[in-house]
Amino acid sequence: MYAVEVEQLTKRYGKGDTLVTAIADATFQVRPGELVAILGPSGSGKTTLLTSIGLINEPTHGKVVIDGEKVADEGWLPGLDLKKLRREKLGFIFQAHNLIPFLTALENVMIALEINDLPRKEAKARAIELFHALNLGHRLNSYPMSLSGGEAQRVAIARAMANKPKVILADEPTAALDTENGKNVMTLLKKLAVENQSAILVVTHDHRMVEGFDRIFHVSDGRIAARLTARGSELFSTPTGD
Ligand SMILES: Nc1ncnc2c1ncn2[C@@H]1O[C@H](COP(=O)(O)OP(=O)(O)OP(=O)(O)O)[C@@H](O)[C@H]1O
Repeated sequence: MYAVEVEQLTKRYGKGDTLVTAIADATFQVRPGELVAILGPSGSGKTTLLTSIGLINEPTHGKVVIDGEKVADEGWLPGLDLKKLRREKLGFIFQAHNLIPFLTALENVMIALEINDLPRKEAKARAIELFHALNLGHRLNSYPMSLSGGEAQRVAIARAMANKPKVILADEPTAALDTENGKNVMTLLKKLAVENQSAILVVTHDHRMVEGFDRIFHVSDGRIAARLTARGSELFSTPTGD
């Protein structure tokens, strides 16, 4: 089964003279554990693509299927609990880490688990495990304002990964970091995604950050051209099992 399936996805904003087609007729599938980088100039539609898959921005046309569950077909399917689906199936990482300032780093991650009804003790154990995987074992009890940019972004990754989501959507997660920290954060993000078999779609402006991805989506005026990398060629030579 695919993690994400998109068929003839179109998103328009405005009407008449102000009509903008931000995504035009996109069709693609992303597998569990696949790493996709989304590149393209400013205004080309990258964020719109992420938010349409992320159950935030209602598609104008076309279908979106997340982890086998159809969520949009000419608009959201009626009766869906979008918030619940977002919590259970998706993880988000943004340019600014958006951590809650009055909770410790550990509590910021635990809250994502407790919202999904995981008992506190288990939430703590899972959060601590993630902190160790992200080389943050020494920062459990620190508050966000005392963390470096790279550390805060790794806590944001831990929070996004906490529920082992099928899909991680990241919008410029390394934009506020220097090159070395950016590379470290991206490496850890990819490693965890592969371990958890979460598909990741990462918007980036930085061509240096796309190393080690399976596919690159080049977005231009709302149109997507997908290119397989060497790593992706290996992945795609194996059957999906469906
Ligand atoms: N809420 C909105 N209302 C109207 N137009 C919008 C809205 N959001 C985006 N757009 C337009 O849709 C197009 C695609 O925008 P989008 O933000 O998806 O591009 P982007 O590639 O993410 O850009 P950037 O790299 O600058 O963040 C642009 O022309 C933008 O002006």
